[in-house]
Amino acid sequence: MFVTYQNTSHFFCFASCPRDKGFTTLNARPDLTAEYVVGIDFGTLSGRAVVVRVSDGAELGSATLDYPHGVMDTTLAATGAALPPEWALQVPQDYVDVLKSAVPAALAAACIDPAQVIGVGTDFTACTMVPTLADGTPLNELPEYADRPHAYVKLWRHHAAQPHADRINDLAFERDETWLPRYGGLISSEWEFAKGLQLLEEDPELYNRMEHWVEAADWIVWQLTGRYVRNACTAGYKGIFQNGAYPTEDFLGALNPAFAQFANDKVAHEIGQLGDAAGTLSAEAALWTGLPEGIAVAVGNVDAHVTAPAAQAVEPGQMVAIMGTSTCQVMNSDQLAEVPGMCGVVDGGIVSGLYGYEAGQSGVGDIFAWFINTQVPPRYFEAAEHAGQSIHQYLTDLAARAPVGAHGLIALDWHSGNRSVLVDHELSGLVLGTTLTTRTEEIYRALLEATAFGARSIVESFNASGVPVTEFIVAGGLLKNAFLMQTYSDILRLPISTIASEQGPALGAAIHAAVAANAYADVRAAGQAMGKLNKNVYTPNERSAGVYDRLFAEYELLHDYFGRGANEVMHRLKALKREAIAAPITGKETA
Ligand SMILES: Nc1ncnc2c1ncn2[C@@H]1O[C@H](COP(=O)(O)OP(=O)(O)O)[C@@H](O)[C@H]1O
Ligand SMILES: O=C(CO)[C@@H](O)[C@@H](O)COP(=O)(O)O
Repeated sequence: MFVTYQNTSHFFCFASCPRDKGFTTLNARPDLTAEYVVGIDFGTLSGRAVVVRVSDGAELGSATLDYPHGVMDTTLAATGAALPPEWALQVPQDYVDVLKSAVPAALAAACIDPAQVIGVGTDFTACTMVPTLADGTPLNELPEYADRPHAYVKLWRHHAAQPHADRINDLAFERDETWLPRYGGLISSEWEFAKGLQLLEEDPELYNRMEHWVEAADWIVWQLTGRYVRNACTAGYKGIFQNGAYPTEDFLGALNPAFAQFANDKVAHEIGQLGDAAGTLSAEAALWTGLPEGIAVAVGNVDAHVTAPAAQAVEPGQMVAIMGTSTCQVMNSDQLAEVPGMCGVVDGGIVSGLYGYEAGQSGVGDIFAWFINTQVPPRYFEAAEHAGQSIHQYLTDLAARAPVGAHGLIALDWHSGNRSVLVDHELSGLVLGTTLTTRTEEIYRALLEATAFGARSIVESFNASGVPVTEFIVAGGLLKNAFLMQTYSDILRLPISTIASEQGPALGAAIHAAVAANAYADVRAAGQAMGKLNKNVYTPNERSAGVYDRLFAEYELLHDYFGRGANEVMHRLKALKREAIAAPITGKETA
């Protein structure tokens, strides 16, 4: 279990601070009267805990735990059995391990007295689904189901339910379901209902044994408090809860008679509002975390939406892009509109009183990780190590040396499918223009640029739908890549502001904890006091932007050609891949 610490405080550490861990003590006396909150961000690859001062959002200490089982997308760890294409699973115990390790470590790094902590807030990737018994026990923890893939957590980027999403969308369009426009006209295979329908039809025994189909954002709050409370954010964006209702029994039964009661029996449950307390920290969770039993625990939230107040970006037109493994774009508006291909719009989905819009790109950092892990020759890793740089930064610096367009390449950022604006996870990646002299760093740069072109497609969809984007703010792990940020500014032709925190989502969770602990009246007020933003850190370079406009025109042609039906080759390739894997031809067959 690998936990990394960061002591960001300038406080004199008392005996409680484990000097043997190598923490340096600095001559500044701790504020013994201050109140603190803890924010815990459950990302795709790791969980991060941050200790935050209630009065001003100062971050005193943080710690990260990489999930021991990571993302299971090729084999099931418990058995070694191969998983089909497009699967992505996780082990829920990994999330509890974050509570048991990263939280105590963050408290130690902050050198505060845990008794000064008044609340804890969490945020999670979504839609990450946990099938549970009535008491919240995940099905994979039952010995009889440990070898069943459907018993495990389906991570947000589990894309094997695309055929189920297609059926949901076709039927909803045919029946003119009123909720469909709230999702840009298409429900994603990544969301609750497509995944639930896949579970029913591929493992009905598990489906029938399951009592609750729980967002991980709510499951972790359940572990902290002993109470199951659904959060209003995922209920709306991922659970098709609109105007106080889920899709009807009649609609669900038309998909599959056995699915008619899915919303009533497996999904529906008490819904808590963002910033409210879901409950208080249980005695067991207090032992895990080192936090005081009985402190407020905020209703769960999503890693993207929770970040908007942390960036002081909750006003209409301020689009916050949480850029990590994926990118989520979230933005408030006082207008309710249908934005083609958005992920969803929820009244109060980000902060109360405004319509919260979400769009997204399922693959961003994931695409760069795929390239690093499979396409980069060893000499680049050796050179990066010699230069004392991460491979990402080394490749970025190499790529940045060339003028815009010098690589002669264009790429489609669909290696993890397309979440917005096409909502199709049967699409796949593409790099066009390679020659015998194309270099590794040139392809890396084309992939960086492709994700920015994808973001521009989303921004232009909002602008064209009467929900204009007036400011672009970046949070998440990718903001550390300055060249990537400048590229986004050039391609979007917008200034890029950045959240002044390396743990934006965790800071957002901490803000919600402060509201749940009644330190602030609401999330807006808490964000104003505790959030942090660096305005207009990057501004467009006109010369680069002009060349990028020409590349974006090519991107749009490829986007529509491969993504809107002119050529279904990407769908055919994935179908062929599934057939080949299902009935492998080894060449040893007898005539
Ligand atoms: N300097 C970098 N440039 C580009 N991509 C990076 C860089 N550093 C990390 N990444 C990518 O960012 C992703 C991790 O993002 P992060 O926000 O830390 O995690 P999460 O998505 O779990 O919240 C990984 O996919 C990794 O490949
Ligand atoms: O889909 C959402 C939010 O709606 C994200 O949780 C999901 O894309 C995962 O985000 P990360 O890339 O892990 O930060």
